[in-house]
Amino acid sequence: MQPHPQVAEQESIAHETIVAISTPPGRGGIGIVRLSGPHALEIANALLTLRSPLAHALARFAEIHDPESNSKLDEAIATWFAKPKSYTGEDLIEIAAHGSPVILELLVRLALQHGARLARPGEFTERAFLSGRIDLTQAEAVRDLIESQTLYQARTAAEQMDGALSRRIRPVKQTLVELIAVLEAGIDFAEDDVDLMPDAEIVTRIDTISVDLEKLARSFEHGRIVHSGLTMAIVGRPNVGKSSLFNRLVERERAIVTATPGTTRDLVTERVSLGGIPLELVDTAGLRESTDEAESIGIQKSREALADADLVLVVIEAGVPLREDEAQIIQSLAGRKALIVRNKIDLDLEDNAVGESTMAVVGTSARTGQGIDDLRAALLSMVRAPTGESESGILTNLRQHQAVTEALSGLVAAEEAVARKTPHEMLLLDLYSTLRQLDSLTGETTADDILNRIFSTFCIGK
Ligand SMILES: Nc1nc2c(c(=O)[nH]1)N(C=O)[C@@H](CNc1ccc(C(=O)N[C@@H](CCC(=O)O)C(=O)O)cc1)CN2
Ligand SMILES: Nc1nc2c(ncn2[C@@H]2O[C@H](COP(=O)(O)OP(=O)(O)OP(=O)(O)O)[C@@H](O)[C@H]2O)c(=O)[nH]1
Ligand SMILES: [Mg+2]
Repeated sequence: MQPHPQVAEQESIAHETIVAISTPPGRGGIGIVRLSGPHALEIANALLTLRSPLAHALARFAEIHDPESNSKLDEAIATWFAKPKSYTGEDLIEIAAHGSPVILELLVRLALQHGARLARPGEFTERAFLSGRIDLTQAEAVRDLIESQTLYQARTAAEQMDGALSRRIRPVKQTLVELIAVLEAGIDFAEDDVDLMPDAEIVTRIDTISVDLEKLARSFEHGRIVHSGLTMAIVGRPNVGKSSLFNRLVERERAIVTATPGTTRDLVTERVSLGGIPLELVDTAGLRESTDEAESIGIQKSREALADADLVLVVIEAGVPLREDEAQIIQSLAGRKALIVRNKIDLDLEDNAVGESTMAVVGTSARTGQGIDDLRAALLSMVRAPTGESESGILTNLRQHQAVTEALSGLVAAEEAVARKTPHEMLLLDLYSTLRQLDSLTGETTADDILNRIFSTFCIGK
C-alpha cells in the first residue's frame, strides 16, 4: 500500500494529532472520543488512568480523572490501534466513555491542552485516504453509507466501500495504459519509420475502452436515483382523490381529505421508500381556475411542483370524461416519467378514454385500497435500473460521472487524431487526459481543493 502522493505535500497534516467526538451529538449510553496521529498514544496516556498499558487492538479499562479535584469522573474503555493497522493508517486511540456530552467534551478539551487539534469533518477518513488505505470512491462510500436512509442505499454504498467501482475501473485503465505504452514505444522508433501498431488496431483498442466507459457512465442514471432519491408530484383536478392516494402511499392520514373540492392548499410532502429508493411524495392543490387568493397561490405551487418533479402522477376520476385541462397536462408530460391514475374505480363506472396519450394508466381506489399495489409496481418499474439492478460498481455522484464523461471526451479526441493521421505525440496527449480523469475518479490525482470539498461533506469524527 503506497501512501498517497499528496501526503508529502500535506506534511503538516501527518504531523498533527487530531481529536473529535465520533458518536452523534447528544446523550447516549456510550460516547466515543477518537484521537489519530503521531501523538495519539502519548496524549491518551495523559488523559487516562490505566491499570495495564495500552496494546494494539486490545480493549483496556481506564479511569478518567477530574483535572481539578483529581477524583474519578468516569470509567471508560480505551483501545489503541497501532499504525498502520488502524482506520486512519495512523496511531489511533478510541476512548469509549459514558455518553454524556459533558464528559466527552472534557476529554476533547484535555486532548487539545495536550497538543491535539480538533478534527475537521471527515478528517479521519481523509487520513485513511491519504495513507493509501482506501481510495476516493471508497471514502465517498463511507459518507454515503452513513447518510443512507434505506437498506438498499446502504448496500450500494457498502459495495462501493468494498471497492466495487475501483475494481470496475482498474481493467479499463490497464488497457489504456498498455495502449499508451505501445504508442510511446512507437515514438522512440519513429526514425526507423515503423509503426508498432496499425491505426485500425489503435482505434479498436480505443473503442474497447469507450464501450466500457460509456456503460459505466450510463450506470449513473440509476446511481443518481439510488443516491439522491426522487420527487413525485401528485397532480390533477380538485376532488379526484389526490390526497387520499397520497395518504395510501405514505400509509398514514397525513393530508386532509374532505368531500369539498379545493381542500388541499399548500404542498404536503412526505418521504417513503420505494423498493429502497427514497421517494419524496408531494401532494398538491387541485388544478382549476380559482378566484380565492390562498387557493390560487396553492395552485401556482402545484404547477411548480409539477415542473420540478422527477415523476408525476396525474390523477383523474374514473367514469368522468377527460376534461380539456386534464388532456393538456397529460400532453405536456410527453417524454417525462409519468402515470395516469384513474381513481375511485370502486364506484364501478365505465373506463374513461384518456385520449391519444400513450402514458400508462393504473386504476385505483384510494377508498378501498384496490390497485394501490399495482400503482406501486408501476412506479417501481419506472425507477428501476434499465441495465439491470445487479450491475456492480456504479457511479453514484456527479463528481464521478463528470470524471468518466471527461475521460470519454479524451477518447473521442484521440480517435479524431488517429483519423486525421496526426503524429502519435498528439494522440498521446488525449489518452493521457483520459488516464488523468480515471485517476481523479479514484483520487490518485485530485486537486486539494476538490479533496477538501469532498471531505467537508462528512460528519465530524468520521
Ligand atoms: N470502534 C470503531 N468502530 C468502527 C470504526 C472504528 O474506527 N472504530 N470504523 C471506522 O471508523 C468502522 C469500521 N471500519 C474499520 C476499517 C478498518 C479498520 C482498520 O483498522 N484497518 C486496518 C487493520 C485491519 C486489521 O487489523 O486486520 C487496515 O486495514 O490496515 C478499522 C475499522 C465502523 N466501526
Ligand atoms: N369512492 C371513492 N371516493 C374517493 C376515493 N378517493 C377519494 N375519494 C373521496 O373523494 C373526495 C376528495 O378526496 P381528496 O383526497 O380530498 O381529493 P383531492 O384530489 O386531494 O382534492 P383537493 O385537495 O380538493 O384537490 C373525498 O370525499 C374522498 O373521500 C376513491 O377511491 N373512491
Ligand atoms: Mg387534496
